[in-house]
Amino acid sequence: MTQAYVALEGGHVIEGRGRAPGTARGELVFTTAYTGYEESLTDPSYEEQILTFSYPLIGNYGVREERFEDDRVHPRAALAKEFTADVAEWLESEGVPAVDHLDTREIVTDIRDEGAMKCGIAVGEDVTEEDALEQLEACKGMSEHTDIGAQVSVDEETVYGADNDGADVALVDCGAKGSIVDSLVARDATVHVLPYDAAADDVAAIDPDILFISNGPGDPANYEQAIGLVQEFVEDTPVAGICLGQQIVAEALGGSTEKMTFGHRGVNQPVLDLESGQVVMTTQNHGYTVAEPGDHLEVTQINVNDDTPEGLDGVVHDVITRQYHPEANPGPEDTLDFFDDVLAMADERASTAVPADD
Ligand SMILES: NC(=O)CC[C@H](N)C(=O)O
Repeated sequence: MTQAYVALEGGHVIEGRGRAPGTARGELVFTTAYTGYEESLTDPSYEEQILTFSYPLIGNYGVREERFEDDRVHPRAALAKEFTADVAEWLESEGVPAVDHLDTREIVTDIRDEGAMKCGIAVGEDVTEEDALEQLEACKGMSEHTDIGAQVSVDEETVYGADNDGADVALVDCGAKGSIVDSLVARDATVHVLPYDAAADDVAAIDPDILFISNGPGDPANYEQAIGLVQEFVEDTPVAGICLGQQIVAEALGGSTEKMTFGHRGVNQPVLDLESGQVVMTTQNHGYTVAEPGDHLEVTQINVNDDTPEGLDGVVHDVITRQYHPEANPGPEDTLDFFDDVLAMADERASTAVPADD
C-alpha cells in the first residue's frame, strides 16, 4: 500500500493518500484558486515550494498542454483534498509527489496562523514518517535559495515575435510565465528573452524600447544582476515589471522588500487603483512584497485586503510595475491593458526622441 506523509515545520506529521510517489521538500504555501491548476502547476514562480490547493477537487477538466505556462511542473510537490486520476498521472510522469485525502482546511489554517512554513513529503510503498521528517530537516527557507534564478531561466537569448513591427522588449527571464511573452507578442512586440543574469552589454546589444523584469521564484534580494540592470538602464530606457519584477525594480530604485506571513495566491485578489478609485480582481502568486517604494517610485495601486503595494509608477523615470499577474492564466483578464500601458511608454519615448542630425 502507498504511504504518504506530510511533515510540517515544528515536527507535526499528517498522513494522506499517496497519488504520485517520491520525496520532496519546500516551503508550504496555498492557493485559493478554484480553476487554473494546469497554469499554477507549471508557473516557475512556484519553484522550491509545495503547493496546497484549498479548492477541494483538482483536475475535473483534465490536463491540457496548451494551458501550460512552462515546459515542466515547478512546485516540488502538490497537496489537495482530492486529485483526479488525470492530475495524479501527470504529476507522477513529472516525478512530482502528490498527496490527497488531506484536510486542506486545517493545513491552510495552520499556514495562515504560523506563516508559510518548511515542509517535507514522503510518498511510496515503504516510506515512513521518518522519511518525511528527514526531508523537513533538509528543507531551506526561500531566501536561502540564493541562485534560484538559474533553475528557471533560459540559458541563452531566445527571440519571440521576430517579424513583428512593434517595440523591442528585453525581457529578463527570472522564471517568466509563457503568457507574459504571449501578451507582448500579441501586441506586435518583438520579445528578446534574456537569462536572469544577463550582462548590461547583452541588453545594450538589443537597444530595447523597454526593459521588462519578469515574475519568478524566491527572494528579490537574490537577483543582484537584474537589480543592477534596472539601475543601469532606467535613465534612458522605460522599465516594466511583474510580480518579482516589481520587487526587483523597488530594490533597484531605493525601495525595500520584505517577506509576507503567508503571501497572496489565488485568482480573486481585489486591487484598488488609487487614481480612478476602481477595484479589479487579480491573479496573484507571491510571498514577498514591496515594503517601502523609496523616493523614485510612487504607489498607484494597493491590495484591498492588506493595503500592500500592487502597482508602482516612476516619479522621474518611465517605470510601471504590477505585483499581481496582468497576464492572467489562470484568472481574470481584467488587467491585460497593463501591456498596452507598458508598450505606450515605448511609443511615447519614440515620439519625443530628438532626431539625430544627418
Ligand atoms: N510570482 C512571482 O513573481 C513571485 C515573486 C516572489 N518570488 C514572491 O514570492 O514574492
